Amino acid sequence: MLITTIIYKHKTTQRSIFNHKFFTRLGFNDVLTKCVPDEAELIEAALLDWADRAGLSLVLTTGGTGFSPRDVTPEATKKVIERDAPGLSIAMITKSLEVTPMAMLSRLTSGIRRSTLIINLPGSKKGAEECFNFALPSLSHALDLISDVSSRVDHTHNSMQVHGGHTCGHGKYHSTTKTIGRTKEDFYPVAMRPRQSPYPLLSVHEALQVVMEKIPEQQSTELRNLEDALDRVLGESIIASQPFPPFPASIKDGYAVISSDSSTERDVLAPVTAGESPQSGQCVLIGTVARITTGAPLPGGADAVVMVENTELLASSDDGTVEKKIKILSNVQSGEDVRSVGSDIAKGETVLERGTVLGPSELGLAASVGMERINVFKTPLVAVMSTGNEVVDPGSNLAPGQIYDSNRHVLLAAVRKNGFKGLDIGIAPDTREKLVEKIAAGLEKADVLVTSGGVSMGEKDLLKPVLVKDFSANIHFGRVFMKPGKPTTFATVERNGKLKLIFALPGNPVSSTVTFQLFVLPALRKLAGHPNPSSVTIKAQLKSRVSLDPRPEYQRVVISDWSTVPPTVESTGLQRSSRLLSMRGATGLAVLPPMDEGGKTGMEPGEIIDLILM
Ligand SMILES: Nc1nc2c(c(=O)[nH]1)N[C@H]1C(S)=C(S)[C@@H](COP(=O)(O)OP(=O)(O)OC[C@H]3O[C@@H](n4cnc5c(N)ncnc54)[C@H](O)[C@@H]3O)O[C@H]1N2
Ligand code: MOO
Ligand SMILES: [Mg+2]
Repeated sequence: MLITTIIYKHKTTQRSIFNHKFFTRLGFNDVLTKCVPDEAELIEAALLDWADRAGLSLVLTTGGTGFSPRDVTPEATKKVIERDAPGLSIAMITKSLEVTPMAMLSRLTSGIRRSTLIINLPGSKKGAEECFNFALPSLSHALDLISDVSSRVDHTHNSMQVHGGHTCGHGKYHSTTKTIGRTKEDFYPVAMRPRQSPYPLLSVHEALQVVMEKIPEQQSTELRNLEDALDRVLGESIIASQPFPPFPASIKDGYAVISSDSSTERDVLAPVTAGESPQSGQCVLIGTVARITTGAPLPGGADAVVMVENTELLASSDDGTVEKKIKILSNVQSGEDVRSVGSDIAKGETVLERGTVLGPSELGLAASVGMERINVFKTPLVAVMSTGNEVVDPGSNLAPGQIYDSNRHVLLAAVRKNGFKGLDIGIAPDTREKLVEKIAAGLEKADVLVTSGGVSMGEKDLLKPVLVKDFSANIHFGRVFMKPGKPTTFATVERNGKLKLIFALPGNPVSSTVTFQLFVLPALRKLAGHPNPSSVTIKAQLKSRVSLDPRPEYQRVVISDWSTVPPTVESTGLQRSSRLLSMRGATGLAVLPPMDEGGKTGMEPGEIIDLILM
């Protein structure tokens, strides 16, 4: 892509920012400059030449935009452009007004001629630089639209779809040569980074909603043996194909009897024990009973069972080993101590609904209706990666400036503890090349990629630009109004025909742990088919006063007293996002409102808060 600057009158401007090196660093592959006298015809001719003959993508003019009679650049520009682009001029003038009221005397004009974007900038070095910076965040997308690069346009639109329509803001410039291994200056020079994050601040609720909406309702299932299905979620309802019990069964050890039989003495027939079927043709008749054990099938003729404790032995065999006659001591009701066919589980009854979490009893139920293998939702594979030049594996010697990587261990353990599969993809230093390599490896295998670090405003915080530029990822949000965890980022990317989720969590150890709990876990649960993927929240009361932060805060607490209603929670101490000790032993996250709500600066002992259980 070629860019042109018409340097009008002021050579100093050219020396400041409009030089070849500056634009090639932004990814433009050539730059032309020209000085034109302040004659409207000459300016118009130069614009036409570069737009129509040379087919340049972007023409910037500097100077000639004020009120003096010789300021004719806007007039020349208006003659050339086919379509007005007033938004660019309005943005530049509005933002300039914050710097100087003189900006109201600016007549900057912007517009499109065929596939060329023409933008007027002021003549002063400072003004031109400032205005160019104001236009910069939208420039890449504007050029994509003008040149109809549909894939990039779609991508940017997707990135903008979250609340407020901000662009990804990293000034994504077209580059024909791939530059690898540099810092954020790959994306834009550090001096030109946005001084405010271009990502809108979403509330935790909004951000969670965005995450959950991206996860399809239907997940794939797989067949598992019962012993491999613990804690999985059932993918298909289980219906009893047989009644249970399949035969009328005794509930007691005793005698199968006819309830209406009033004989005082009964002859004892051959026994029926569990696991046997009654001897063929054996039938209980008036004046007889059959010995029976718990769980054994009731012999024909009998309609009730009398437990052995309610009988008296009247006669036994000559050697005294076999019962011959008994007397029944209790009143007997029909059906007493008998489980009728299907009385525990009827044939055709749904014993387990799709979406049931399979605990021990649920697995037992599946077994009781004869299932050997059952359909369960697949468990997502979660790749976990740390980023940062400073982080090294525990066990290595620390060089100056280095620290041990704790995030990867927390996150992998949290993934596995909650029943999901974790894939350790190690540490990526803060270079574009290494990040691309590791992220690609993670996305290749895993359904979900969780990274920590590199998502805030620093020059080495490369995650967002790498995701956008190298993976065409859609960043759905890049900031959340919460403490800790403000730069939490969520993106999706298509890989091998599947939608992969990317959670780029903040590097501070507490921030990544808390945001994993709030955003990643519910997402993983939904992916694994859980019907209620949200975290469990209960009410609790504060033991001590807490100060409120301007952001809603998720304070780590322990339940110090279960006997109060609701239970009482106590802070785990200093809540700084780097202090992992504040997570030690924490039973939950106390959700504290932001400070400015109702002018409150703190909450008092006994006040009620929501507590997210961990
Ligand atoms: N100018 C601004 N600076 C910062 C902002 C801001 O809004 N404007 N936000 C702050 C907040 S809030 C957070 S949280 C952090 C998030 O930073 P990053 O996600 O970019 O993470 P890093 O810069 O890479 O690291 C931050 C911190 O965490 C340590 N870290 C990183 N990885 C690990 C690991 N695997 N194990 C242990 N510790 C780790 C790292 O050494 C840093 O100390 O940004 C603020 N800045
Ligand atoms: O939000 Mo950051 O996570 O405060 O430290
Ligand atoms: Mg950072």
